[in-house]
Amino acid sequence: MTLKLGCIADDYTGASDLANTLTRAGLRTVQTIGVPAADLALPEVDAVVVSLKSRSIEASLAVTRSREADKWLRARGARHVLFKICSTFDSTDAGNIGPVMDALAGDAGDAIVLVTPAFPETKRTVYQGNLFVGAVPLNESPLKDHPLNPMHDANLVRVLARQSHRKIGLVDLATVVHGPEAIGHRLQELAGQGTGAAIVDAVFDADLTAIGAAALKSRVSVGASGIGLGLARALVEAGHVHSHAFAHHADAPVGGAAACLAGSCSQATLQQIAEAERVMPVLRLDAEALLGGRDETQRALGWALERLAQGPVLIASSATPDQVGVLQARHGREAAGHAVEQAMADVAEGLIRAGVRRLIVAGGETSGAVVDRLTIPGFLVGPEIAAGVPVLRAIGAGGGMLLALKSGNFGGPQFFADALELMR
Ligand SMILES: Nc1ncnc2c1ncn2[C@@H]1O[C@H](COP(=O)(O)OP(=O)(O)O)[C@@H](O)[C@H]1O
Ligand SMILES: O=C(O)[C@@H](O)C(=O)COP(=O)(O)O
Repeated sequence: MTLKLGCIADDYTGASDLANTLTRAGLRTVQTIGVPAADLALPEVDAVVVSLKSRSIEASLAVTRSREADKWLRARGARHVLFKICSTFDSTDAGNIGPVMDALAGDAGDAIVLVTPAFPETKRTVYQGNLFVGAVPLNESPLKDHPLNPMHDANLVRVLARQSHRKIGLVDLATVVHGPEAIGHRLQELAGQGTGAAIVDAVFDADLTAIGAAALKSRVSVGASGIGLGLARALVEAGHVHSHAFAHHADAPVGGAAACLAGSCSQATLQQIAEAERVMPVLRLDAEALLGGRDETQRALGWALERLAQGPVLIASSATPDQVGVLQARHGREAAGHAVEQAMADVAEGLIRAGVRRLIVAGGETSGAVVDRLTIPGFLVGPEIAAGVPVLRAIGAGGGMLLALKSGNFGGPQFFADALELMR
């Protein structure tokens, strides 16, 4: 297998979002969980997205794991590696975007790195280095209340400068609209002035097409699904990849019971849970009780087992920012988040034992904890449920299962019903 594109994603929902985008742009793509074991049979593909759970871990660990993934991808022929981050630039001042970018660019020998989280399909745009979520700057969006990495600054040149050893610059929209050569010239100019990474403005998909073509000239780039789209288009355009019509890997029905788990506390997920209450039984977990022992997870499993034969159920730990704040004040931000994630993984494990074969998980960190517990090594991409969220068919251990890993902010109000409709 000779890869045309290597990708390292800092969480599992982000990875499936990117795998979805690349697949739809014509690249045969597989999503792996971590660096694949030598005995995992991978299909012939153009791109591999290695999913890490490295967004909210200690920076040095995120660097080590990303470099291992980079080495694996390069050894399989990938000339360009995209470090996939969140379209809302989820991170803290301690990292992990800057430290991982610095390490990968250092290893690749790139003087300057192109960085853009723009993903216009989901209304993430960048102008003058400022990230907008819909009509509002990042710091006024619901991301200001994220449980693990609240975002309080929309100016990404500033945000990245706090995380990176490199000097950070800007390639503005007025340059981007002039195309790949103009972007390339500006990057060279910035590199000549000692700038080691540049936030690149993008508002429309056409901007990302130009950015992708410019990025392909270097060995590393950093961004969300939008730059993935640009890179895929550039690879097809340059004739490095024959555009492959999307194969519906997830078409064969798997049957079995279906369940949904929500650990995301985003505004979108809270609304989706409220809507789900109209069409399926919903159990809202007591997060304080979850931290107190296994009784609450046992209660959840007992509740689910009584209902699964009649149809899908939803179990949610999700809470409003005020409620999350209370739990975090008592237990600490990371400890609370980690304990809730592990409790959701316990519930997922119990559900699979009870015969669930179709599982929908809302939340990036939550999905990471669940998929790790189920020891699924990778996924093929199926039909798209909502922008950035495909149906996934597990490969290796867990084969024969369908999953959907929903990024907290993605999907329409009826997301859970929409997903179940496509996951037969
Ligand atoms: N009731 C709760 N109180 C505090 N933290 C919670 C609660 N429910 C979930 N969490 C934590 O909030 C975090 C949500 O992050 P994540 O799953 O990545 O969702 P998103 O995709 O919205 O970012 C996880 O660490 C999760 O365990
Ligand atoms: O780029 C995006 O917005 C997503 O792919 C993503 O990474 C979202 O992360 P979570 O909201 O933490 O799932």
